[in-house]
Amino acid sequence: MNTLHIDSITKSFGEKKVLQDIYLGCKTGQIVGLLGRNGSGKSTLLKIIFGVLNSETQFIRCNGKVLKSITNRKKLISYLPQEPFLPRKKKVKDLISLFCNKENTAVLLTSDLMSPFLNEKPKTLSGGEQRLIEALLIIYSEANFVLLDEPFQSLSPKIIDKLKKVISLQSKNKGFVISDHYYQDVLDISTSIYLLSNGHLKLIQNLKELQQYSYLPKSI
Ligand SMILES: Nc1ncnc2c1ncn2[C@@H]1O[C@H](COP(=O)(O)OP(=O)(O)OP(=O)(O)O)[C@@H](O)[C@H]1O
Repeated sequence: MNTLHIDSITKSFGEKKVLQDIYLGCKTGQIVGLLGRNGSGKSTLLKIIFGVLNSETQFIRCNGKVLKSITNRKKLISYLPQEPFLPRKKKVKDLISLFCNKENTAVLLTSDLMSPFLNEKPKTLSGGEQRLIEALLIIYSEANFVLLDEPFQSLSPKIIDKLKKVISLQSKNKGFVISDHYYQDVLDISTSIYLLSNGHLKLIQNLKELQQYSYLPKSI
C-alpha cells in the first residue's frame, strides 16, 4: 500500500492567499476528487504536490519519504497538466515507452482507446484526441500516485466514460487526485470529494453541500 501525505501547504501570489494550511491524504485504491470554482487554486495545489511550483510552507511525504520543495518525483508522482505537453512531431507509438514501463506499454499498444492513433503524430490530431493520449500516458505511467488536472476537458461523453473505467481499474494499483469541472464524472469515480474554497479544503458528503458552498447552482 502506497501513501501520499500532504500537509501545511500555504501559497500566495502577491497579496492573494490562494492556499492556506492545506491537508490532503491519498492511498493506493483511492480516487480523491478535487472540485472548486475557477481560480480557487486547484491547479496551484497539484503543481505544488508534483513539485513544479514552490510554496511558502509545505510538508509532502510519499511512502515515508519526505519530498523537498522541488525534487525529482519520478516513479512516485505523475502529473497531467492543463496545458498540452506532447512532442508534436513524434509518432504516438514511440511516445508510450517514454512514460510507461514494459508491461503498461504493451497494454497501451493494444488498447482500443490508444490504438487508432499509434501511427499518428500529435500535430495531426484534434485537441480532444491529443488530450486523450496525454491522459492515458499519465494514467499508465509508472508512478504510485497520479495527479490529473482536467483530464476530461475536450473529450466526448463516450470517451469520458471509457476513461473513467480506465482510472477506476488503475486505481487498484495507484492513488489518484482528479480535478475537473465535469463534476458529475469526478463524483462518479471518486472515493472522496474535496471542495477548495477560500484557500481551504472542505470534505464534501453530498451534492447539497456543493450548492451550500456556492459551487453548484441551486437548480441542479
Ligand atoms: N503564476 C501566477 N502568478 C500570479 N497569480 C497566479 C499564478 N498562477 C495562478 N495564479 C492565481 O492563483 C489563483 C488560483 O489559480 P489556479 O490556476 O490554481 O486556479 P484553478 O482552481 O485551477 O482554476 P480553473 O478552474 O479556472 O483552472 C488564480 O486567482 C490565479 O490568478
